[in-house]
Amino acid sequence: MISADHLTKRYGSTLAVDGLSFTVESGRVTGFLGPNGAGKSTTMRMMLGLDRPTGGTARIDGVPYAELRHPLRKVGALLDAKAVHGGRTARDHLLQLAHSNGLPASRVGEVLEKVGLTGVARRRVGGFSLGMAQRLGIAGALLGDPEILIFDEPVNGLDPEGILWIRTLMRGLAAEGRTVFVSSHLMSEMAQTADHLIVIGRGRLIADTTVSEFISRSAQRYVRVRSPQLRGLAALLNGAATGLSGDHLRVPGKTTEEVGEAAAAAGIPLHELTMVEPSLEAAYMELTQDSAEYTAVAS
Ligand SMILES: Nc1ncnc2c1ncn2[C@@H]1O[C@H](COP(=O)(O)OP(=O)(O)OP(=O)(O)O)[C@@H](O)[C@H]1O
Repeated sequence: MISADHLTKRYGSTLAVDGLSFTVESGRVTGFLGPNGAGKSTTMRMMLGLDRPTGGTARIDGVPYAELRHPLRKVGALLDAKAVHGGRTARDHLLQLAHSNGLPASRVGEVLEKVGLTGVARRRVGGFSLGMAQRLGIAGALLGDPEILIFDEPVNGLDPEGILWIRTLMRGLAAEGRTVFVSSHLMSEMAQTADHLIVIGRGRLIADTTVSEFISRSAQRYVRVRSPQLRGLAALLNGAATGLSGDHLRVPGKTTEEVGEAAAAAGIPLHELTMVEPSLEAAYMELTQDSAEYTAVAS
């Protein structure tokens, strides 16, 4: 489990992380979402002991990262895939990492196999594509067979095959009971990968919820209803601020049960009764629009 408790980071006049408190549970993929500059990377860096909090704490199974006895056996992380010595081969890079962390060299072959890099293990990392570098970074994260995995924007710049591979891998790691914490600024990607969402904006917590709960909170959800007696139905539901739109009514703030029962009680036949959910993107934009660091100004 990872926990943040009033976690705060200030850089000069910028409050990058502003009193964040949440926990990341094991056995599921938790998506860490927020617009650019929201404070995701800074939060992850503090979890990994790479940045010192200005206030509050980040803990791994109850202790600060710096106090872990065998950090790589507990937490594996992918922060910046390109931050690897380009002159080394993939295999040498992992051997070095294993050696300096007291891990058996036999793990190197295993993780190379797991990420599909066995065939290029003796090639220099400098010539790797972004997708290969991401795989190598993930191999490094898996080296210590850790219970907890932290991935910062792992699908950035990847092609659809690479994205699918990473998604499948993350889901598999969570299914094994591990804690998987993954950041992204892409809602649609997270919707397909994550079970749980932590959404931040301007360093503050906006939501700590499941994907479906996140959507249902959106004010853009409404009941779409068609009836041969549309005007009568509109009059009946007037209190619910209905909108007549073409051949149907839009009723925000009510469930399909409420609309259906009200119509039945008044003897009004219905030809359609549908809950229309906003797209995940729309719900996300709605919740984060005031918290983007740079918001387009309408001219
Ligand atoms: N080392 C630093 N010095 C000064 N300001 C920083 C530093 N690192 C981050 N910031 C600022 O802190 C804020 C949060 O940045 P951070 O990189 O954590 O956001 P993010 O959510 O990861 O964004 P992105 O999706 O663009 O990577 C931004 O305003 C950023 O400019």
